[in-house]
Amino acid sequence: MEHPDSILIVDFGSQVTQLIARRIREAGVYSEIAPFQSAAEAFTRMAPKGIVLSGGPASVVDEDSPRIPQEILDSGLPMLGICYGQQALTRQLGGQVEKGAGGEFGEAFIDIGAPCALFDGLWTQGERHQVWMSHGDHVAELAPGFRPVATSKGAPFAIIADDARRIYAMQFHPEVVHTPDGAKLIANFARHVCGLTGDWSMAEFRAAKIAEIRQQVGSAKVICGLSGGVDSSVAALLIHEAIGDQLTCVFVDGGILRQGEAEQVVGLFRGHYNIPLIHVEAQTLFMNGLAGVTDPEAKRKFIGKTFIDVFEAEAKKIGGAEFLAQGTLYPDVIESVSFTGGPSVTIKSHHNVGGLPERMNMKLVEPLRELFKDEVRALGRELGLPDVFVGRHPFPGPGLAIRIPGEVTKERCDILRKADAIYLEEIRNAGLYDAIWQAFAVLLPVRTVGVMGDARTYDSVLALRAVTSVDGMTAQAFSFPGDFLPRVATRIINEVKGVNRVVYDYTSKPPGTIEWE
Ligand SMILES: Nc1ncnc2c1ncn2[C@@H]1O[C@H](COP(=O)(O)OP(=O)(O)OP(=O)(O)O)[C@@H](O)[C@H]1O
Ligand SMILES: O=c1[nH]c(=O)c2[nH+]cn([C@@H]3O[C@H](COP(=O)(O)O)[C@@H](O)[C@H]3O)c2[nH]1
Ligand SMILES: NC(=O)CC[C@H](N)C(=O)O
Ligand SMILES: [Mg+2]
Repeated sequence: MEHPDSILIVDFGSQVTQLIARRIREAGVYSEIAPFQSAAEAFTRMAPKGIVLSGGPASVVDEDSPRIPQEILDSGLPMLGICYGQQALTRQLGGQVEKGAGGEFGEAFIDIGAPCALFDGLWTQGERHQVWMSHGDHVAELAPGFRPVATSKGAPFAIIADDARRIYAMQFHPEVVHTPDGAKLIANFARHVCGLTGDWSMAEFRAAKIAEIRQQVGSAKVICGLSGGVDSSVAALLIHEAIGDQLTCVFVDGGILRQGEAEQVVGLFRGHYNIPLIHVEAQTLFMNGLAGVTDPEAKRKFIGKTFIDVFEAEAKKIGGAEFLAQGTLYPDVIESVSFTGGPSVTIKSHHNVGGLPERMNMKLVEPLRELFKDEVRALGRELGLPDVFVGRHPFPGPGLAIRIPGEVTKERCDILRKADAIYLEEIRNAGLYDAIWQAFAVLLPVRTVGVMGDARTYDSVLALRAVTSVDGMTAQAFSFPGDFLPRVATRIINEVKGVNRVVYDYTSKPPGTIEWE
């Protein structure tokens, strides 16, 4: 998206790069991440007012390690180097980086030895502050023009500055919450060093996106995959505002939805909006295709492809559509894409990104591609989307299929639907729905022995999951009040035939992911 005041983040493959984008946006400044290989292109397209260089797993001392593109280095723009970013700046500008020896991992303390533009209203000389470090290498000799600002045990140059060129760099990670003042350091860079006013808002995003959609689509027709989830509902409203009746929404029921979901979504949407909505019953198509498929990526790829097949068939029926709109978000993009030859790995193919077939007849319209979940909710409120949509827990496109490890059958979907409905009903009754980010049940391909009414049972295990999160990128298991889980377990085992044992999943993300597949 074009924005006159933006900051470009050059990604060297750090696990926490997306947090840099969040911190900058929280400071009211628009930012985007580009992998170092394509950063030069992004730089030309965005015309940013400042650059942040991320951390990364490589060592700048190694010959073939990632480099800052020359045009960015020569741009004269303010720059903030973080960890690997600091080391790359130092090396490319003529200083020395030393490999290994003296690494720091986790909590560390820095001593402030000199004033710095990043400290406005924050830190002063002589103070000691807590930061979070994760490095093996360190800057050993400053590049010409730089002065030392702060030191730590393992990093003699924990913060360095070249005031004339407006380049600042640090060995620690200001973007993580374990650096308590980190968000303020980043905000100071964005506002005071880059001179940006911090006026980026959802109202502005909405107006800019509407203009962009109009320009992209022209007078062509658009089909929007609508799931009733927050993302596609917001995408549909935004596109409708931009192009009106050129938009048709398509809701697909592949038999992998939750109990009552189709009726609920279609009813709610038709009740609130005057946007044409096609309800496609594609249960047989999906169930036949999923028969015998057990590999999680294979399930995701099949579902991604089949969604597109359905969208294309529906487009034909309305006389053709040139564009397909989806509610794809930034985390979908980040987690599905691995940089070619780069250090980041594909975790799972989100059905709407990595799960897309290679050849598509329709072009994509994805107005939310740069946003995080909580930002989409804010945009939804801005667009007047009712709370029943804005507050809904996320539900993945591949649905119950990725909550049934092993083969997906209609029978197993039915069992899971019943158990999941009881779990969610109890959560709502206990007033916990809004305190939880996402809750669901998983039907395991494991059978265990039980005893019911003096008879032996040999049935499936069901796992319950509930997490808290801000944006789905990291998550923690939700702690239910003492008697809640035993009550739900009893109800499920009594009421759902096929389940005789219930367990609770305490795994956080990372190291787990939210879904099981
Ligand atoms: N049942 C469905 N019918 C049509 N399109 C769907 C369906 N499920 C998913 N999609 C498409 O895939 C996109 C990504 O799904 P995703 O679950 O990430 O978003 P969402 O359902 O809109 O929101 P949420 O994350 O809150 O569930 C959706 O925005 C939508 O375009
Ligand atoms: O639309 C989607 N298509 C997918 O293929 C998909 N996979 C995971 N998710 C949702 O993304 C969030 C993070 O999930 P994970 O920790 O399991 O990756 C959670 O909210 C998941 O439910 C998906 N959403
Ligand atoms: N977190 C980082 O960016 C680490 C940079 C480099 N790999 C080091 O170990 O020092
Ligand atoms: Mg969804």
